[in-house]
Amino acid sequence: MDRIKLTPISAEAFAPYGELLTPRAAPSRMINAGRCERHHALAQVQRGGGEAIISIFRSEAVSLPYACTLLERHPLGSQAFMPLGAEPWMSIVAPDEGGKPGAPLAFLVPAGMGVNLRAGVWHGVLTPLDHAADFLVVDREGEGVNLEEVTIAPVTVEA
Ligand SMILES: NC(=O)N[C@@H](O)C(=O)O
Ligand code: NI
Repeated sequence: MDRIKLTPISAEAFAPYGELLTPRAAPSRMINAGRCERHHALAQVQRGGGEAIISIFRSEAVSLPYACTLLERHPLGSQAFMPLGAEPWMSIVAPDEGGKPGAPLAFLVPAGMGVNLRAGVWHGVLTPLDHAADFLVVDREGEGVNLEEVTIAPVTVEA
């Protein structure tokens, strides 16, 4: 069974898969009479002719070591996850290799940070760590099949 390490996420390491949803070093602009920083357009919603929708995922947790056996992708739209609580969580992604997922990577996402997965990016399902958690999710609703799932040989994520 393949084993991979949970590694701290960075914008650079995650760039092939999507964007980090976290304030930038400096705001794009100040709004509301200077009382509010706008960190503008951290990511774009890809909706492939459908509608962008906002949901809440109330997810059970997983613990390490975690055996990932399923990867999925949404070919028609992006999917953004923003934690509503204050716990770190895990995002598993994988490169595409000829229409199938390659070797997964497991990223530790710090508390209060979200990610946007670009359309077509292979990923594991939502994985809060050790404690159930709520996430705001922005993704796509509309015509067409927007969920492709692949069962993989177990890849165990270790601390
Ligand atoms: N299927 C679903 O809505 N959730 C997954 O897309 C996921 O990424 O968690
Ligand atoms: Ni998904």
